[in-house]
Amino acid sequence: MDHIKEPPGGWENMWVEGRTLWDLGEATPIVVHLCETSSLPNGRALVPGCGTGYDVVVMANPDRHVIGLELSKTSVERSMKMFSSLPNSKHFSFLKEDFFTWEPTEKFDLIFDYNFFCAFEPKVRPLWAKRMQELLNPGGELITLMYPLSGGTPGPPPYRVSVSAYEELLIPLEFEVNSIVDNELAPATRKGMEKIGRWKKKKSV
Ligand SMILES: C[S@@+](CC[C@H](N)C(=O)[O-])C[C@H]1O[C@@H](n2cnc3c(N)ncnc32)[C@H](O)[C@@H]1O
Repeated sequence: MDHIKEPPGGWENMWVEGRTLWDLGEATPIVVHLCETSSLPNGRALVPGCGTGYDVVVMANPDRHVIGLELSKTSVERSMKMFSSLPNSKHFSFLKEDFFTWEPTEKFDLIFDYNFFCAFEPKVRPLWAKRMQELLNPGGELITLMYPLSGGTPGPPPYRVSVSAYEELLIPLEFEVNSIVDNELAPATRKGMEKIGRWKKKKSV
């Protein structure tokens, strides 16, 4: 979307130039743990701003089809090249789409956000929340790995986040909090700066 500010040079250039310092180079440990303990909803899952998409791949199985959404064409092509021959590849796909304008044919049972909310200026956050509400099925779950709760910068990305910022956006939009806890499995450089929030979109209002 034209009025949403991108980081200097734009996201596509960051991928072209390999300026992707946020990339862990592997699936996010807490996501691996949630998969291994069967703690995620099945059905249709979405990872907006998925980057390389390690989390997309680890979450995908015969009971859960995962879509990794990316604005960057370079990132999507790279992910398809990296992962398309994996045994579970028919259970995930990477799409080059803008989260803020994309109109999928079906809604989702699970949306996972890591390093995406913090990628936008605070004034964009109400639009982020509206899209989450629109894209989830009633009873669906939004998982927000909230980062950076401290440190970070006032801008450019990552923009610092707070639990209350999420609550103020999501609670008026039919979401209820299932849990908000420290991420004990945060990567070493992000320890103490992350919480995992699990939000349910109410079945009816
Ligand atoms: C900070 S990175 C995080 C990537 C990934 N979630 C991770 O943690 O490794 C944010 C990503 O969102 C993508 N992005 C930015 N705006 C987007 C939009 N409107 N729709 C889809 N993806 C977007 C960028 O290209 C970038 O790869």
